[in-house]
This record gives sequence, C-alpha cells and structure tokens, in this order.
Amino acid sequence: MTIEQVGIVGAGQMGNGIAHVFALAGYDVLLNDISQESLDKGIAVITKNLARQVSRDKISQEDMDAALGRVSTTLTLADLGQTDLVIEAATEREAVKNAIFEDLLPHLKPTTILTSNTSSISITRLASRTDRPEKFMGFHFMNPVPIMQLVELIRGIATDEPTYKALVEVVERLGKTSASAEDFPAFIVNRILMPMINEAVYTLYEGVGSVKSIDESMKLGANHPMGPLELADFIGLDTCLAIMNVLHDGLADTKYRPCPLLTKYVEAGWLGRKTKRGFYDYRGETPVPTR
Ligand SMILES: CC(=O)CC(=O)SCCNC(=O)CCNC(=O)[C@H](O)C(C)(C)COP(=O)(O)OP(=O)(O)OC[C@H]1O[C@@H](n2cnc3c(N)ncnc32)[C@H](O)[C@@H]1OP(=O)(O)O
Ligand SMILES: NC(=O)C1=CN([C@@H]2O[C@H](COP(=O)(O)OP(=O)(O)OC[C@H]3O[C@@H](n4cnc5c(N)ncnc54)[C@H](OP(=O)(O)O)[C@@H]3O)[C@@H](O)[C@H]2O)C=CC1
Repeated sequence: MTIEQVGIVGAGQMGNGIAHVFALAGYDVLLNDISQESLDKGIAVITKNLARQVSRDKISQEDMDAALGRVSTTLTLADLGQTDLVIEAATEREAVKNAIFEDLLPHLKPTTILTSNTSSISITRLASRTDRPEKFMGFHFMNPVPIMQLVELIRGIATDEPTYKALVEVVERLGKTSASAEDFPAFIVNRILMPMINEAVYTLYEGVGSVKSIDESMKLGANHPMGPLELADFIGLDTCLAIMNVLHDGLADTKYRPCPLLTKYVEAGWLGRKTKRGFYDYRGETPVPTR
C-alpha cells in the first residue's frame, strides 16, 4: 500500500524527531499530543533542528520551509483516522499505549498500519489488544532521530509480510537503515545498551567512580560519543528505568535488576535533560554533575 499521510502520537523528543524526518522525506505529518504546550514545544524543537541542518548546509532553506509546511498538529486523536501509518511515540508505559490504541482504533481506516516506537514493550502483547495484529509492528527509532541511522523493525507474532515490507520501504525513503529484531524484551539495541547504562549507575551507587570519572572513562577509554550517565540523561531516566523493568520482568533474571539509585532519581522527578536535572544539573550554562 502507498503511505503518504503519517500520524504521530506524542510530540516529545522522539515524536518530534520522527515528525522531522518524515516531513523532510516528503510525507504529510499529523502530530498529536495531550497538551497544546507539548505540541508547541515539539514544533519549536523541529524548527530549531531543521535550522541547524540549514546552517550546516545539510538541507536548503526551501527544504526546511517545505518540511515545516507538511507538519500539522492536533489535540484530537480521532483526526489521525485518515492517515496511512500511525506511529505511537508516547510515554513508555504499557497502559498509556493501550489507552491510545483503544481511543484511536474506531477512527482508523482498515488499511492503516499501526506501529509503536516503544523501546522495550512486547509488540505481540500491544498488538493483541488491537483489531489489527497483522498490521501492527514495532517501529523503533533512535535518539536523536534526525542523526541516528538505525531503525529497528520488530514483527509481532501475527505481523504479515506486506506490513513488514511496507515499513522496510518507508525506512529506505527516510534514508535510514533498518535492522530486524525478534519480539523479546527491549529487542536488540536496548537489550545491550540499557544493562550497560544500569551498570554505570551501579558503578556510581557503589562509589567506584563519580559521575564525571565514569563518563570520562567510557568516552576516552571506550570511544563512546557520550558517557553512559550523560546518555541516560539524554534518553530520559524514566525511560531507562521503564526499559530495565521490562527486561527484569520479561526475562526474570536478577542481572537486569534496576539500580536503586536510578529509581531514586526517577522518584525525585530528576529525569535528565527533559526536566533539567538528572545525573547532571542543566539549569546553568554548563552541565554540573549531581554526584
Ligand atoms: C532508548 C532507546 O530506545 C534507543 C536509543 O535511542 S538509545 C540512544 C542512542 N543514541 C546515542 O547513543 C547517541 C550518542 N551520542 C551521539 O551520538 C552524539 O553525542 C550526538 C550525535 C548526539 C551529538 O554529537 P556531538 O558530536 O556531541 O555534537 P555535535 O557535533 O554538535 O552534533 C553532531 C551532529 O548531531 C546533531 N545533533 C546534535 N544533537 C542533536 C539533537 N538533540 N537533535 C538533533 N540533532 C542533533 C548536530 O546538528 C550534528 O549534525 P551534523 O553532523 O549533521 O552536522
Ligand atoms: N528517549 C529515547 O531515547 C527513546 C525513546 N523511545 C520511546 O519513544 C517513546 C517516547 O519517548 P520520549 O519521546 O523520549 O518521551 P517524552 O517524555 O519526551 O515524550 C512523550 C510524550 O508523549 C506525551 N503523551 C503522554 N501520554 C500521551 C497520550 N495519551 N496521548 C498523546 N501523547 C501523550 C507526553 O506528554 P506529557 O509530557 O504532557 O505527558 C510527551 O509529550 C517511548 O515509548 C520511549 O520508550 C524510543 C527510542 C529512544
């Protein structure tokens, strides 16, 4: 089937990044969130990131204007009913995602492909709560979406071949690369990345190193572009904890036990960059370690 109109649920860092790359690739995008403030913020971030690409000669001013012209916003989920592809990119909580699908389904065309950008939650289980498990897939973009090359494609137990092929083609049109992952907790990237981040938090918790020494060690000693704690703040500590809980519950192995210090930061509402405090404090000019 031809995909031209794309609906995105959630205008946070992933939703706005996904809207950005689809609009640049020529798709019409309808972005939904629960508050006007989140939608306005999403559009502001897309505008800033497109402008950065113009200033670095990655795209032209005309490309930017055309992309912005292709993004509309709505507070009404039902408005996504006529789109050909829906990408759910709301908060990493299964109940939130199920409620979105329940509200959305009565309005969707029968042919619409339904996807989730979930970082960890079972695609088969999410799909089983919908009227179209064969047209449901995990569509996992990486952060920051305009820069990262990979998109993980996760088939649920019932996903059909035309749906999978349609998403492979979409990824090609976006100029990105897809990797297929089987539907097990946290798929490939987060199955490997998140235990490393959790281990970095244990390293901090047990006093082996400070925030600064842990991040510097992994940047200078392992050539990672960001230290693990800086990356955790970038991803969002609530999302990191949610992924660890899915690994721990889904694989029933104590090696995935979330570090109590990670839980403490989330309980404090120190979620990283998005709340201006996490393993670093971002309220001043330069980030200051909080430990
Ligand atoms: C949790 C999940 O479910 C899955 C995940 O996404 S896990 C997270 C995966 N992501 C990562 O691991 C990111 C690791 N970090 C990095 O790769 C780099 O630090 C980074 C690309 C984010 C920034 O790189 P940097 O060298 O420090 O900064 P900088 O030179 O300013 O930027 C590099 C490029 O990224 C762009 N960029 C930086 N931050 C950006 C942002 N927040 N949004 C969009 N673009 C951004 C810049 O414009 C620049 O683009 P060009 O190369 O096209 O000119
Ligand atoms: N952060 C990352 O690095 C990555 C995250 N992901 C996944 O992408 C998804 C989104 O994560 P991310 O963008 O980081 O999270 P954010 O917290 O930045 O954004 C989530 C957005 O969803 C909104 N939202 C919450 N409930 C609803 C709803 N019922 N309807 C519409 N919008 C809603 C939130 O609104 P409000 O703020 O008002 O609550 C917020 O704007 C998650 O599933 C996450 O696991 C995937 C890859 C990487």
